[in-house]
Amino acid sequence: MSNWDPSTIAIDPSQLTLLQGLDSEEARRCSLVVYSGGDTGRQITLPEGTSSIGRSAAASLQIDGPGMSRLHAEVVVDGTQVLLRDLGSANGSYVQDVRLTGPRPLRDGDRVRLGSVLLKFYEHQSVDAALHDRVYRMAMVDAGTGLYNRRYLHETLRRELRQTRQGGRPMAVISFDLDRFKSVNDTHGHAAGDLVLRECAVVVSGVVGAGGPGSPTLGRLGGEEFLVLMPGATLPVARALAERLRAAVAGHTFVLPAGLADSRPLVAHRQTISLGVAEWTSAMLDASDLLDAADRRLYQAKHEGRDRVCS
Ligand SMILES: Nc1nc2c(ncn2[C@@H]2O[C@H](COP(=O)(O)OP(=O)(O)OP(=O)(O)O)[C@@H](O)[C@H]2O)c(=O)[nH]1
Repeated sequence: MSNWDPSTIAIDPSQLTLLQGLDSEEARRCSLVVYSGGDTGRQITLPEGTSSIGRSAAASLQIDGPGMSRLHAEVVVDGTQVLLRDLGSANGSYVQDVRLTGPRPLRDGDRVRLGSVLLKFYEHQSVDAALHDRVYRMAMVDAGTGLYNRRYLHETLRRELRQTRQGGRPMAVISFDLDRFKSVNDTHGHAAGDLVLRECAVVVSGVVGAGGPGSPTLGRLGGEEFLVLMPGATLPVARALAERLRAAVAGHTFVLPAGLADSRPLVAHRQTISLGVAEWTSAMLDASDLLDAADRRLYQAKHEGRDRVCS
């Protein structure tokens, strides 16, 4: 036990993709930072060319909030020149409190209002924008694993479900939980349990992928419970990913301190997970119905012997 120091094996959360990117090509582009609502601090990078902004899934930059039209405004980035134009929105687009009647060039620090959604425009390489983004990400990240936290998962699920309802597109979730995790803590100690959680997060992240628009979102709900949100996915697609997650964790070898009664300092540990998969149906009323459906399948997987996917 004395040879084992979890801090030397611990995975730095910044190795996961969430906290990376401050020095990336992406961070050097100009951006709009959200200043109001649940998304405060979210940084929206503006790509070169023309992008529409609105709450519709058809908008290239999707921003939701009070008074935002489905296709609200358009931003054109041409080298260092950035123009904003209203697209006939119901509640108007404003720069520095002046309502737009035609295209308007944006300058570093400009206050933009689309309906009631406040944003701030930042030019390339703005340290302020990078700081906002870092604070936003830290508020949305679970410190124990480096994955998205419960709050981020719930906000993203609510936003994605609105798109699912409007666009008739499918949406699935995978809920999973480590099997017999209490005995890991009891046998090897709480620090070893924490290590298993972190390492599981890395294994599962490797299967889910780096993320990006339209790709699955992985996060930790709390304790040893995790969730994958899969906008656009049907039940068979989600079931296939769940099976890959199950196999990846079951095939991974964890190295842990042995129990007190064991003379060996380190032992190999195998961990399994149980997974429940559910797809949004028109009979469901809200996000909690979808989560409850996935949880029911997860409990079924536990009941049927663990280390399995139920859907
Ligand atoms: N080390 C560690 N343990 C945690 C953490 N969060 C929750 N746990 C432990 O996870 C265990 C969950 O135990 P149970 O809900 O009884 O389930 P289980 O032992 O995993 O068994 P099944 O879910 O039925 O397979 C509890 O002992 C919690 O203390 C954490 O962040 N770190």
